[in-house]
Amino acid sequence: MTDTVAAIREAVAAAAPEIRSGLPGRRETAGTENPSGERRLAADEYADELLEERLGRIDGVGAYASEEREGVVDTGEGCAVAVDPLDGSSNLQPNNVMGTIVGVYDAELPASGHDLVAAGYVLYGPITTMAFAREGTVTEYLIDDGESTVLNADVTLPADPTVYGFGGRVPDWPADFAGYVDDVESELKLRYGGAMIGDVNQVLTYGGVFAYPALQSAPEGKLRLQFECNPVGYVIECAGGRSSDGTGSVLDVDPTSLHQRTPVYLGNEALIDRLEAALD
Ligand SMILES: O=P(O)(O)OC[C@H]1O[C@](O)(COP(=O)(O)O)[C@@H](O)[C@@H]1O
Ligand SMILES: [Mg+2]
Ligand SMILES: [Mg+2]
Repeated sequence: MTDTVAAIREAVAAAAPEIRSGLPGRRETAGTENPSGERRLAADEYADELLEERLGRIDGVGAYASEEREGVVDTGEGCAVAVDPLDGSSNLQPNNVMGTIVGVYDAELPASGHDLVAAGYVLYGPITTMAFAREGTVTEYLIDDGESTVLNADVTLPADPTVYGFGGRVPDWPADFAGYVDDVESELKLRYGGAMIGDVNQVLTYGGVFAYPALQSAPEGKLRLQFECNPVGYVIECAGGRSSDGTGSVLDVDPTSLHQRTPVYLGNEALIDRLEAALD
């Protein structure tokens, strides 16, 4: 498993510059919808196909699933990888940040967050970086010129948090969540860019809280458990923070279907504790 996890990390890092360089010509819609009913861009399809090919051929990877396809692809014997090939792809038109998320589950999908053996993400910002968590440690890499270089071998959330970013329209926030926002916005600075990975990486860097909350119109929120919430929750927990679905760790959420959504709250422990108390 150790070698398989290393091979998965290396394959995602190796695919990142290709995904990035494939973006300029793929900003138009593909004319299709993903299983969550969202419009796909040509770039979403491109990144999904590239990652299926690269991850599916690794010895020890037995299943590939992604936000962009209905079912699980059988790729042999071994662990299951669940991928959000391009996170925040609506940021491609305005040329803003995006990411790629990967979760490595030692179980059949849909799986519990407790079945994750590793998870990580690539951030396509002004530079390309990767955060990868395994065995309780998060490592940050710079991906440049086809090479991964370790920037920080033990990433932890800063103790003194400074930023927050919350998704969903403000009038759609439930009253208890809106009350929590009133509370934290007097202490923290708003940083919201509309790509989970960009917003979460600010929290990982500066400390704070990210949420895509339960909405009045969508009690399950927007983000997907297998492809987004579990893997990113795992990274944040390995970095010393907390994840929550509003009641407890997002890793505790019962997996019921591949594309299920869940509210998600991520960040410094004290801020998530306060959030859960506010939602009680
Ligand atoms: O546009 P909104 O409602 O703020 O939603 C933004 C959220 O949706 C997402 O873009 C969904 O991810 P995808 O782009 O992978 O579908 C998240 O990255 C982000 O946190
Ligand atoms: Mg996403
Ligand atoms: Mg996506």
